[in-house]
Amino acid sequence: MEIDRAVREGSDRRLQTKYRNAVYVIQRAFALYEFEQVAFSFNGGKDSTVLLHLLRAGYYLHKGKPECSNGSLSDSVLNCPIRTIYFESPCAFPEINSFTYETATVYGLQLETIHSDFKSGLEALLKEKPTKAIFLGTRIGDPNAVGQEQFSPSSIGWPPFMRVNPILDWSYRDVWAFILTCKVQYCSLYDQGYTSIGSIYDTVPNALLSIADSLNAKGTFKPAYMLSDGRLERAGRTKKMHLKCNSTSPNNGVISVTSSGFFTASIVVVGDEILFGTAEDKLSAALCKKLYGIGWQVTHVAVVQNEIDSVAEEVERRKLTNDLVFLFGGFGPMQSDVSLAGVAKAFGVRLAPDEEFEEYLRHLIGKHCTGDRNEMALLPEGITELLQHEKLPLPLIKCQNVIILAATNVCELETQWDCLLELPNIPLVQLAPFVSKHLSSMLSDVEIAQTISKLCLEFPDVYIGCQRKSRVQSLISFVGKDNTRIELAAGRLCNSFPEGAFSEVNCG
Ligand SMILES: Cc1cc2nc3c(=O)[nH]c(=O)nc-3n(C[C@H](O)[C@H](O)[C@H](O)COP(=O)(O)O)c2cc1C
Ligand SMILES: Nc1ncnc2c1ncn2[C@@H]1O[C@H](COP(=O)(O)OP(=O)(O)OP(=O)(O)O)[C@@H](O)[C@H]1O
Ligand SMILES: [Mg+2]
Repeated sequence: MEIDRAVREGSDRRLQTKYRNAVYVIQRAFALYEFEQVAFSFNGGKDSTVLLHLLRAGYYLHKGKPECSNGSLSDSVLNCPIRTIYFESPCAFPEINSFTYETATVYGLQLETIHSDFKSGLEALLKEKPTKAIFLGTRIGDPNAVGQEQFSPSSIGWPPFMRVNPILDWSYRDVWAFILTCKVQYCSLYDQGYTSIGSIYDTVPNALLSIADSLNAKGTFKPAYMLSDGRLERAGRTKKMHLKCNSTSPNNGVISVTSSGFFTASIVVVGDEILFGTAEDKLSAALCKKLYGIGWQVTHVAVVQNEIDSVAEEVERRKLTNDLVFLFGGFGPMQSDVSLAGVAKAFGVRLAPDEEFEEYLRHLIGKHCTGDRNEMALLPEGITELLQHEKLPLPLIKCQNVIILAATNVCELETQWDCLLELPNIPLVQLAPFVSKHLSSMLSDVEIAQTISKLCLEFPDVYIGCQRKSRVQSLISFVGKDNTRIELAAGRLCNSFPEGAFSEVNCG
């Protein structure tokens, strides 16, 4: 059987292990369920293409190896006549549609096309024909893979069947290693820079594969297998005209500039030492300045203990109310380094080994990296993206809208910040900058309090705050995005008191 032979005769030991495990899962499924009661969910995508050929190999191994009288393998064995469901949609790329139909014909799949959404389509299917298990090309890292195992019952609210995920633990690299080693056909879109395919409305070629050559016509892309960081496979699946952030952000995953023109961030610092008073938190102050500099508003800075629940509670709260959450500290090999576990808990996922990150670690710390058991390579499953930049020794970790900054001092923070600004897909958009005006006064806070309260009501778009610099000196700050409004508010304050009561100061 050509697939089995290509993998076994190849030199890729890692692929061989992945292949053996996937085929084992397939054979177990064929042993557990009647062949007529299992189905294959095929949509012409790369993952389901891999699964198709694994099913062919698994079926061949499951059935034994009968040969034709002339010694060659019979077609009925090389094909896997499995019931195959395809949810056809008018939003699908025509290339995906035609590849699905052609492939089904070439490999003798029993194709059943469904024209409704997944859930109602499956409900109708199960009513019509008993279906106990469905093979899917879901992989860890897919948004819907969170919490799934190789055999996972369908979710509550879905019709009852077993989801069988033979390639759940395959990485992007494994998928392409298999396709290239076995030299199987795949949908032509992958040669045009598409790395993960959704609908025509939400998928574009992956910008990371763009050939930025002045001689080249615009819009030329390298093939999908050239993408070096598989974590960015979904980078082409952004909503057009929007910056996609995450599925749990308050605005349903899409960051849009709010009416006041603000994006908000909060900062969570993990550090017992700061709470003991033996160390000082300089990083959050520096980050506040950076965010302010690009027009973002920091709504909260919290210092929490090195404790999973403390981190989880804070992150859970902040990720819902902010566009981005930055986390410092508690990241490393020590027992007290619980930040990633806290983030995982906040999102309700577990920590799982991340091959890509492990490779970076191995490169960085060499023989001190203990391989599979290296706990630093455990990252929140299904929600993690590695933010790789040539100036960084290790990629930064992003879990949906939470970015973990591994900086230990302000200098490292500066570098990481510059890298973040250069990376694609980080919604750190430069907004209209803040403008501010500061007035110093010898009037007491009691004397100015009432006027300032009135101004706050009159100028809700301007932040007006009073800081006591000493018993006899107050500093009144006006911060906002519209200089005219700031000048108006400051002028209104000055006019409410005798001339010379306020003088402008520069607060850098
Ligand atoms: C055969 C099949 C079974 C599915 N079963 C479930 C399920 O049990 N629970 C669930 O939440 N989603 C289920 N889904 C939906 C997928 O999780 C996911 O939303 C879908 O594959 C779209 O993925 P995409 O958003 O990456 O394109 C199923 C989809 C298919 C095709
Ligand atoms: N329209 C569909 N019809 C049938 N199965 C589908 C459909 N969409 C998704 N699936 C199933 O869900 C799996 C995961 O979908 P996903 O889009 O992540 O992978 P893919 O389409 O195979 O590859 P890619 O990530 O490159 O798009 C598919 O492999 C397939 O088993
Ligand atoms: Mg797809």
